[in-house]
Amino acid sequence: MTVRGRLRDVTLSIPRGVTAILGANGSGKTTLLKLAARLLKPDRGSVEGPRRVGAALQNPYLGFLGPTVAEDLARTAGGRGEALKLLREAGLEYASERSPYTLSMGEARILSVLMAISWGPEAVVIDEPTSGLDGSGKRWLASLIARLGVPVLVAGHDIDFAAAVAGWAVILRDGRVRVSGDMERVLRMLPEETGLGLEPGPAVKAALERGLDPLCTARCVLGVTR
Ligand SMILES: Nc1ncnc2c1ncn2[C@@H]1O[C@H](COP(=O)(O)OP(=O)(O)OP(=O)(O)O)[C@@H](O)[C@H]1O
Repeated sequence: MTVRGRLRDVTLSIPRGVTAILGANGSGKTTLLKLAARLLKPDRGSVEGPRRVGAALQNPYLGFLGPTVAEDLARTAGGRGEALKLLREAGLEYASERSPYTLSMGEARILSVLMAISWGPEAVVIDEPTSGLDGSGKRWLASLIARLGVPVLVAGHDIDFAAAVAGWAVILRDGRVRVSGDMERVLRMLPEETGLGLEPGPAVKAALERGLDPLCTARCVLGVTR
């Protein structure tokens, strides 16, 4: 499929499980996620697959209506009780009666992910999942993604996070798919593929340099169990 000026002749079949969409700035990751979430139509080609897709987009604040965090989440979670339970599990209950626009970036990211997953979607897309999240936020999100049980697309440049959560990786460059394959194979070729504008994160880099398993290392760092 093609989206003029943004994605060119992309043919992609996304497997079950978690897939990481990786690439440098402007490579087309957000465009691909929006197509998968049916928020954008291709100029040419088609998107097949789940229609009920939960989306946590790059700017979390754009998905909020307010007036409070709990009310926003209650809209997608099907009620205030369920919303408060989700906020408690995510460690965000203290902010439940505040305006969502007062949340820090990390808190807003957590709320937007909760809103994306809480209405029973058939698939979920998360753009820049770790942007604004500290170490404990990343661990919470990695373990949540591992338990979701529906196909998930995560897009960004955080290779360590992608390695911990995803079994399959797609690398975009200038709106085209340059690499797609199982995560371990993609990670092992990253150090040589300097033209892709991506560098392994510290955990994956250290593992590759020491001859260790990069997936296991990234999962250990984020406490993801499989
Ligand atoms: N609405 C739009 N109209 C025209 N061009 C757009 C539009 N949205 C994005 N683009 C362009 O399409 C290309 C891909 O954008 P996209 O947001 O998908 O990239 P990305 O890989 O998510 O980048 P980043 O890592 O910076 O978020 C970029 O060159 C961008 O400037």
